Amino acid sequence: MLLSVRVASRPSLPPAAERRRASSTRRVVLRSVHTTSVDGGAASKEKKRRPTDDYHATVRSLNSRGRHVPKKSLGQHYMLNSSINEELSSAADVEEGDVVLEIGPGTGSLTNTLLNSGATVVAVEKDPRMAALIKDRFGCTERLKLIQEDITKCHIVSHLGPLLQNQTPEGHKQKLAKVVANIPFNISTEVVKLLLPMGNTFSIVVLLLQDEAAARLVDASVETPEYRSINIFVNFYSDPEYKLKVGRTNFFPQPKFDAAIVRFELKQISEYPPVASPKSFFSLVNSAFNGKRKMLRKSLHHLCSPTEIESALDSIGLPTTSRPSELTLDDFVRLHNNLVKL
Ligand SMILES: C[S@@+](CC[C@H](N)C(=O)[O-])C[C@H]1O[C@@H](n2cnc3c(N)ncnc32)[C@H](O)[C@@H]1O
Repeated sequence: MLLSVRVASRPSLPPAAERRRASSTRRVVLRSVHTTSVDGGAASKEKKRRPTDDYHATVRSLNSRGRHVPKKSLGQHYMLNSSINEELSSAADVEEGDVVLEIGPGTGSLTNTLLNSGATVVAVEKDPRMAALIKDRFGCTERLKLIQEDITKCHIVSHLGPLLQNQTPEGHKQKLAKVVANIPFNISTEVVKLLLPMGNTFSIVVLLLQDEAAARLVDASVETPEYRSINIFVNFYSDPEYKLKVGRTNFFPQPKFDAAIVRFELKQISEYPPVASPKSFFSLVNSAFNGKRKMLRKSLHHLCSPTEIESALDSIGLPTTSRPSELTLDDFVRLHNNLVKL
């Protein structure tokens, strides 16, 4: 079932009277979160749970240090509804002692929820103004590591590695981190491609994505117009699940599209489909989908001769006239493995 949580729309930073009206028209489903204690020595110092952010807190944050006009180029649509932050956190089963990567903390409303859940948060923020805001807000919090960087250029593992080692009792298998983030829509494909192959670092990735893109990533299946190479990629590296639709009125400023929470449970390397090299596998898949309507014997002719492709298709029980949109992940794996034997 899809749930939509709605709040009144806000085209721009509103005057106080309008803000009051907005908050009274909001329909908010609040869940209780139990968190208090934190890691090791820091625990006793940080027992207090911070109040969750609401519409007012977000607008107040943006107005602090002068007015922060949200930047379109950075996809800055801030969350106004703390219940959505709770949904994001619980979709990743965040619990005390977890190490969580948050991409784009912005005003810190989701950061706050994650810290309240007892997690240690590594927050990567590209905008120096928002990084400064986070520093002001959580300055003395030991469980927050703020990195002012572009996530697409960030060496994530070097920041998370030492924290994961600290969280893992000696003699135990190293605990994996999680990702929970409300990311800019314009970098979502890049972020998905960056994170999903990181099954040796992350166990669960929960992202707030544009709703249509979320549905395409999770639901697109063979022989539908939405079926693309990214679906093969997503299913190769993870088990994706569409969790919850989030109406656009939950953000400030309001984006043009609704959003959705998607959970990706990452596969461990040993669980990947058996291909000799993921690089050569995805090179084949991408070439196949570049000529989406073409038969594979044509679109893959730069890799093998049409006769070799026809015979590989035939030997795995597929018609020699197959097109990429007719092949499942498993079919592509068998086709690839058959062709690399040649
Ligand atoms: C959609 S807003 C979400 C803000 C906040 N997490 C919230 O839920 O209100 C996206 C955030 O990502 C930051 N951002 C944009 N591009 C980024 C990048 N390449 N790397 C890291 N942060 C980025 C923006 O500055 C902004 O703070």
